[in-house]
Amino acid sequence: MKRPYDALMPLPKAELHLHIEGTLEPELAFRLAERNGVRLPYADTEELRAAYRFEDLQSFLDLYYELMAVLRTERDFADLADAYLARAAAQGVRHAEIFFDPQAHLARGVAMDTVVEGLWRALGSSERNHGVSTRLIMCFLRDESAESALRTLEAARSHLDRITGVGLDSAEVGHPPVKFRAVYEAAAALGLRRVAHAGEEGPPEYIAEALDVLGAERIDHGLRCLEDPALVERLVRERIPLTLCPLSNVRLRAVDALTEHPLPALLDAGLMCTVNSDDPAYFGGYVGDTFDAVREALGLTEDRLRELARNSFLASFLEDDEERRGRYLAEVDAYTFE
Ligand SMILES: Nc1ncnc2[nH]cnc12
Ligand SMILES: [Zn+2]
Repeated sequence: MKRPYDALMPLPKAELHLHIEGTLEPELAFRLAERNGVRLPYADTEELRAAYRFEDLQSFLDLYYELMAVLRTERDFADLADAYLARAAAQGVRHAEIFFDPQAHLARGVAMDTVVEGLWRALGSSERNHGVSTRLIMCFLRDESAESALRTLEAARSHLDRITGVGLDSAEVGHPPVKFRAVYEAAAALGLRRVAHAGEEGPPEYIAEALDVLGAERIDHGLRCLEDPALVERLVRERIPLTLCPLSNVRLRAVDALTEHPLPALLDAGLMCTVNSDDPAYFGGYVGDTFDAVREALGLTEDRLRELARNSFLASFLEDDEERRGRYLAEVDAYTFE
């Protein structure tokens, strides 16, 4: 008999909520710092890891943006994404829809071209090298202005063959979705898919607004929908997927403990839940680790775990490759935890 952890890892999964900059492990951060002559204000990886004690989303974001200073060249972005894809593949990920934060790089003088082409070096060969199909989702930083988001979309115009959709992330409270109406309208007109973080720290109203004003097709996090039963009913009725990130919620104190995570309640309510890692280098686990952690903390059955894996493919943007989606789903249905 395999250990439950080992029995779970090959379960085919899609990862739909993953910030590539959040996969920057301390070891790689120091390697890139040295390669690029960037000084980090930490003596070593141990001291850096010791800084990973977060009070809330903002305290995490401060460190997340600080460490990005080491990412400078195409090769850096390629190395970052390739390291993630290798780790994800080892945890059963077969398809990954990957967020990136161009404004955080443009602000440091790193060109859109460097970021997208660097990431693409890894994503474009991911199927061959890792057996993982990929999509790229460009996120706007919601604590930056609406004009900055529009300029960022414009800067991405010549890269839209690489970019499947747009998202909205960073500090949520005080930056409601409506602020980004114009850029989401422009993105939709360009044929881009639309997702948005909402209801992580922000109120349930932001979730409804992301659907109504931005046309979001998935809600990233969406945890706080539980505070509004009518909203839950709507999300169920419209089959809006939630990309939940339980380890992130614990580390950023959106929930007190993993054993208290509302995932079972959300599933019982009939919501289309998926489980994801968000920023795995910072929150203590990649997506397979996350599946295992919720299995153990919440006592999820094998049927529930298969349901989460199925949902991840159903909620993915694989409409342009239904044959592939069908194959992944058949593999999930046939999966035995032995
Ligand atoms: N969990 C999260 N919420 C909002 N913005 C983020 N950027 C990276 N991780 C994030
Ligand atoms: Zn996120």
